[in-house]
Amino acid sequence: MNTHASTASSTDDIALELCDLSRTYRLKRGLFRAPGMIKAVDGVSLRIRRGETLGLVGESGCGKSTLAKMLLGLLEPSSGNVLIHGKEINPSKRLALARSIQPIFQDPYSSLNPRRTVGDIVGVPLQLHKVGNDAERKKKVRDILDIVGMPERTHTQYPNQLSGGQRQRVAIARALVLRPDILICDEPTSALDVSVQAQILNLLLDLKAEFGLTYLFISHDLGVVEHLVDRVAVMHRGKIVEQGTREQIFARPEHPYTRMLLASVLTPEPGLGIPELSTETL
Ligand SMILES: Nc1ncnc2c1ncn2[C@@H]1O[C@H](COP(=O)(O)OP(=O)(O)OP(=O)(O)O)[C@@H](O)[C@H]1O
Repeated sequence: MNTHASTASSTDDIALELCDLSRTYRLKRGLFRAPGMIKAVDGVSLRIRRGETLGLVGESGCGKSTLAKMLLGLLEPSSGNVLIHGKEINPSKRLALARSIQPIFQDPYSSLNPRRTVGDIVGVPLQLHKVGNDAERKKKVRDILDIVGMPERTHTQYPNQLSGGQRQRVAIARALVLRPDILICDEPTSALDVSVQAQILNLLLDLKAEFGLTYLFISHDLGVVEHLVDRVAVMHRGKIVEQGTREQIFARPEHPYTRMLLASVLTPEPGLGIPELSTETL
């Protein structure tokens, strides 16, 4: 792996640490496939400092979602471990884990219960964790929905009455209502219209500043990553092939795969043939 010099950190202030994390899947026999094993995540070690945003980039199928699921305790690693604030996570204690780390996924629609109102959806984690009484929970729900920009009239609406951007705001409110300090954002804007993507990214930036959040921001879209992250880790075939600060990765990529990924977001200026970074998605 190429690790740019300044990225190494031995500070105690590490929010999330992945130590030699691997996950293998067993492949069943298919029409055109022999049975076998696939190493979706292969010996990944990463550290994210408190308050930092680390972008994890790589093409579809490189293992990003598998990695995210292990961090959230949704999938057991085949080997290696995950530490949150220095403590190893225990996937069998998912409820406790949810207090410190929460996901925001690509498609909020599939994760929002269609039969519940916005207010109920956001209140569920508070009920599960037995936080406060009814009135206190209602206030927390109202407050967080207000913070993410959902007007009061929407609190009694159902997911199918909302726009894509509003649904993602509800998913963000639900992720934040327990006040975790780490968010795993797995392609949180890739299902949204271009015009809405920027609004959600700005909201994530505002929330980070307001709550001092730590983000792992997973994306195949380097244009999005460049505007949001402090550091970048590049994943290829289950491994981290390069990591460094945003400037190092975007201005001085060292690994051929990183260069190839960057080249794929370069668009030629019409007539000049001079490449410039695409800002299409922002
Ligand atoms: N449950 C599973 N059983 C078998 N193979 C799997 C399973 N889940 C993922 N894989 C395989 O593991 C590899 C990594 O998949 P993963 O979904 O983690 O990648 P990804 O980078 O998140 O891709 P995408 O952005 O398309 O979701 C892929 O080859 C995928 O086909």
